[in-house]
Amino acid sequence: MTARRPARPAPQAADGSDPGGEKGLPEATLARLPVYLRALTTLAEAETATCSSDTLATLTGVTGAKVRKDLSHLGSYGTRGVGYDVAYLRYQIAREIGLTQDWPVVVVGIGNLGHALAGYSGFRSRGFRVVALLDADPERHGEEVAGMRVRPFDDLEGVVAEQHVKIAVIATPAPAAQDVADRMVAAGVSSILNFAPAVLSVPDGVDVRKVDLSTELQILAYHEQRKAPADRLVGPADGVPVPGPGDAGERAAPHPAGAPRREEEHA
Ligand SMILES: NC(=O)c1ccc[n+]([C@@H]2O[C@H](COP(=O)([O-])OP(=O)(O)OC[C@H]3O[C@@H](n4cnc5c(N)ncnc54)[C@H](O)[C@@H]3O)[C@@H](O)[C@H]2O)c1
Repeated sequence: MTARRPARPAPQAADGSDPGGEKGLPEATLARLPVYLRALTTLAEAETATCSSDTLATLTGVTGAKVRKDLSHLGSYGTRGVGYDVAYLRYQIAREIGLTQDWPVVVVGIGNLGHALAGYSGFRSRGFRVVALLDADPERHGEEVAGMRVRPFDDLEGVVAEQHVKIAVIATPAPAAQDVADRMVAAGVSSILNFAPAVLSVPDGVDVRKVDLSTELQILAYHEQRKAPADRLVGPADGVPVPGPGDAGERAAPHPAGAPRREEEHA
């Protein structure tokens, strides 16, 4: 086990902040490169040789100005009247985000999510090769998932050393995530994709990206709420505190007087 040490909070926000600024590209640009790459792959599959920044903007939902600015960070400016060479731009982006090399990846926690991740073909097609599925539960050991046997978590150090693993995925319950991260880091992993709803502490030099689908849904809910006409505004989810006059935030009654009800409850 690694000793717990004072650690900086991990740069794990996917919010466009720039924790990796010293490494070159702005983080927000970096986050959009895979989106451009996907659009360019679609264009290449349709045998489109060149594309304008506006086409790329339409395909990715980004403004044309932002596309041009992002690509200028790669030294790619396109040709006036012609646009960008699709094949070359794909190569440039793939090289920039390290996809021209093969990345061995370990997944830890082979429950519901781990099964889905292990079977996700998009990893391999983007240069990520899952080399081991590890779990602490002996009942899972030996189970075949996506053509691989689930192995004991204690194999972590051996796998990381043998396969030169730098990137690992945590899909364990939240209470286990910090210990799993500590073991990964001690073994030599320096990038962690964390699906567990836990904030990880890691030493300098280790990057953590946190994936949280609930947060993404909450952001969509916020935008939906702003789109909705006033008469369709929904009430709070059950259990969400509703502060009232002289009330610092008690648990909400299911339908406080005057509060709009949720749409589905009219059905
Ligand atoms: N980020 C997201 O959007 C998202 C979506 C779904 C689930 N999750 C999270 O992903 C995690 C996994 O969810 P799930 O539904 O697959 O859970 P699960 O209970 O089905 O699977 C968890 C697995 O982790 C293993 N495990 C527990 N402690 C371990 C340890 N110390 N070392 C190695 N393996 C260990 C368990 O044996 C189990 O197989 C949870 O934290 C959940 O909250 C996140």
